[in-house]
Amino acid sequence: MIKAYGLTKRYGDRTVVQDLDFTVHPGTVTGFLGPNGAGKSTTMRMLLGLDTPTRGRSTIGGRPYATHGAPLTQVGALLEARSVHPGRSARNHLLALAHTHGIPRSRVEEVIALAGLTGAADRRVKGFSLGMGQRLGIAAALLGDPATVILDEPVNGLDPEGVLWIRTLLRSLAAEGRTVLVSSHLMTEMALTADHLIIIGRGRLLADTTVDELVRQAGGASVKVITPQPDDLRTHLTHPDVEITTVAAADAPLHELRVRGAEAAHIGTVAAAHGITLHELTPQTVSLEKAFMDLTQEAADHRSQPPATRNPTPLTGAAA
Ligand SMILES: Nc1ncnc2c1ncn2[C@@H]1O[C@H](COP(=O)(O)OP(=O)(O)OP(=O)(O)O)[C@@H](O)[C@H]1O
Repeated sequence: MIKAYGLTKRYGDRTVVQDLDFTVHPGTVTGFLGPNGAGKSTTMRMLLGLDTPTRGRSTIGGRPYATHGAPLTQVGALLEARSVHPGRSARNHLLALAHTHGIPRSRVEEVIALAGLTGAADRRVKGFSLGMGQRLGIAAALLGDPATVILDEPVNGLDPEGVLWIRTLLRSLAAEGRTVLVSSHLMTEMALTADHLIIIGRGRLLADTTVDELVRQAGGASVKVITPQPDDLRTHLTHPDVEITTVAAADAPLHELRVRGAEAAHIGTVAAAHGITLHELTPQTVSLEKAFMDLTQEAADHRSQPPATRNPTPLTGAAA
C-alpha cells in the first residue's frame, strides 16, 4: 500500500504539489492522471525519496521508501529519463542491478523475456529506441519481484503491441496482489488499464475515484431516441431510475430525447410493445477524455487552442 499524507513540494515561490493525501491499494491498478505539469512526476519522485517534500510525508508498505533495506525487492520503479550507462548492454545493466541486490542471474533472464528484449539483450543501450528503453526500464523495475510497482508514463514511446503488453502486464501484476501506481496523461488508455484513478491538476487532488464513478459523474451513459411519439414513450418508460430529457425539436414532428437509466434494448422493446415508432435508438457513451478535460479544465497549464479557420467569416461591422 502507498500512502501520501499532505505531500507538498515548492520550488522557489511555486507550489507544484499541494497537500496531496491519497492511498494506493494493493490488488488494483491505480492510474495517476493529470495534464502536463500537474505534478505527477514530482509526486512519484517524492514517494521514491528522490525529492524531499517541502511538507508532508509518504509511506510504501507502511514505511518511508528510504528506510527499505533492499528497495528493488520491495518497490520497482520506472521514472522518466532513467539513466542507464549507454555503453552497457541491456543484459549487463540488469546483471549489475541484480548483483547489488543479491538477485540471481536466472531472474535477469526472466525479466528480459518478460519485457520482450530477448533479441536485443546484448545490444548497447545507446542504440535503443525510446520504446526499447521503456521496456528495459520496466524489466529493471520488475527485477526484484517487488510488491509495489510505480511507473511514470510507461507507454511513452511504445508501439501498439507494447501498449497492449503494458496493459496486460499491469493488470496481471495487480491480480497477483501487488500495488500498482502508473502515471499517464492519456485518459482513454488509463480507462482500459486502471481500476482506480487519482487525478491531479496544478498539484492539487481533483478526484480519487473509480473509472465507473468518473463515467457516472460525467453524466453516465445515455440513449439517444428520435420519435414522433415522445409523450407515449415517456408514459411507458416511467420508472424512478429513468430520466428522460428533451434535447431538440420541441415543436417539430420528430422529437429527440435523451434517456438515462434504461438500456437501448429495453427502450426498443417497450416501444415495440406499445406500437411507438422510433426513428433512431443510439446508445451514447460519455467520452472519458472529455470527462477528464472538464475535470482538469481549470487546472491545465498547457492547453492548446483549436487551429484558426482558414477562411474566417469576415466581420460585417456589426457589434459583437
Ligand atoms: N527541479 C525543478 N525545479 C523547478 N520546477 C520544477 C522542477 N521539477 C518540476 N518542476 C515544475 O513542477 C511542475 C510539475 O512538474 P511535473 O514534471 O511533476 O509534472 P507532470 O505532471 O509529471 O507533467 P508531465 O505530464 O508533463 O510529465 C512543472 O511546472 C515543472 O516545471
